[in-house]
Amino acid sequence: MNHSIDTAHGHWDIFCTVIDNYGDIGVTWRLAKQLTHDFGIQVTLWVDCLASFHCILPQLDPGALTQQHDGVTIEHWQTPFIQTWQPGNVLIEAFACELPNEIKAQWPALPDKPLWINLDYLSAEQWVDDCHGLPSLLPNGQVRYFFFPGFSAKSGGLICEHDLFKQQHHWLNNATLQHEWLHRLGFEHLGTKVADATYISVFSYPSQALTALSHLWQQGSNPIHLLIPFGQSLESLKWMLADNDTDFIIGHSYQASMLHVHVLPMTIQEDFDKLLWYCDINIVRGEDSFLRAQWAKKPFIWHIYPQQEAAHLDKLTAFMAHYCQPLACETAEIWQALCLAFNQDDTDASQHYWPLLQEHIVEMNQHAKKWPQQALNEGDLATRLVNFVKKG
Ligand SMILES: Cc1cn([C@H]2C[C@H](O)[C@@H](COP(=O)(O)OP(=O)(O)O[C@H]3O[C@@H](C)[C@H](O)[C@@H](O)[C@H]3O)O2)c(=O)[nH]c1=O
Repeated sequence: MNHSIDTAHGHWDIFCTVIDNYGDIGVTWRLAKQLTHDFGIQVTLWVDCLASFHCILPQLDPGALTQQHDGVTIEHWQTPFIQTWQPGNVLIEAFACELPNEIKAQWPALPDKPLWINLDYLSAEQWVDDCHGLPSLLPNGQVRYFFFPGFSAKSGGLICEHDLFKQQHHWLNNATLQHEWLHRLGFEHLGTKVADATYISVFSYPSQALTALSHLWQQGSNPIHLLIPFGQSLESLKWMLADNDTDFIIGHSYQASMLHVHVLPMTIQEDFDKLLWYCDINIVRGEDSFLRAQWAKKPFIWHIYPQQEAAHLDKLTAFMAHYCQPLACETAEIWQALCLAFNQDDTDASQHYWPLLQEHIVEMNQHAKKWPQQALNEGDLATRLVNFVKKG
């Protein structure tokens, strides 16, 4: 169902600069698609780096100035700004990116100014509740609002498409769709899962903890299959390569005793979701894959994006405390200790807590199944954003 709002006077613009990796464009692209699909809004996504975008949207033309995908207009944002910008209802600057000077110069004279929103990073920390929705008055009298994604009723909520769980249920119960997905990845033979094996997706930053865990898995009594989109995680598994191999190759599988590594291509976001749905446990990172792992309803480890002065550990601790509320104390302690060990590259603790977590995996699974409903209780981010605009 489309939750239409009045778009008669224009459209929404989202501006995104890519700091690194895929999270900045990943979040804004996902939001742009949802505003278009679930709310019927015309969205233009301005992005400064089409090369990163191309990795998660292979059909994107990295050389095109303007193009359309999934109903969203995508503009290659260049400096100096060479396109013509038509003011719409709403302008979102993602993650405090600086708007083009040319737009800032036009702004004071605009008769109908768009609602100017800064979409910030996701955090479960308490302070988000006090800052979400606040206006900030700029020296020239312009007003900008801060929109903070978060897990509480007072925050901006979490991005989640309205039909996601319906689609997930449909896919998990449809062998043909699963086969087609594996075919697209070039791994049809994974269609029949090995009994007693554990399937783990890995999309982390380079990590000594991952290296330590891989040694543990190699020596285990049951097979472990790692499904790894080509990228940084593989740097931590180089010990598996034969002397004459210089790098992992997409489409190839590697084995060391009980450990199997399958190197996947990067895919569109919709197919990345399926990887998380398919696996038993997911190791994810950043912001967007972290959230998608929660929507996959499976146990996961979060390799959080490292920040200066270890600020990311406060963010990690705040989320873990929130996520663990319904869990038994012992289960919660083990999961938190494992996540912390992974993020601190504590190799001994990672090897210690992994097997302990497996003893509590049934409870972790039960919790993971219920979690999305609890986390989305007060509405998803796009719904809260649209309501915020309606009130504004
Ligand atoms: C592996 C894979 C990922 N993706 C998508 C899923 C996500 O939208 C995106 C990855 O984004 P993330 O999980 O957020 O991790 P990330 O590490 O890529 O991104 C970031 O993290 C942020 C916190 C930082 O601010 C950013 O600067 C950036 O580093 O890539 C695909 O679409 N296909 C794939 O095959």
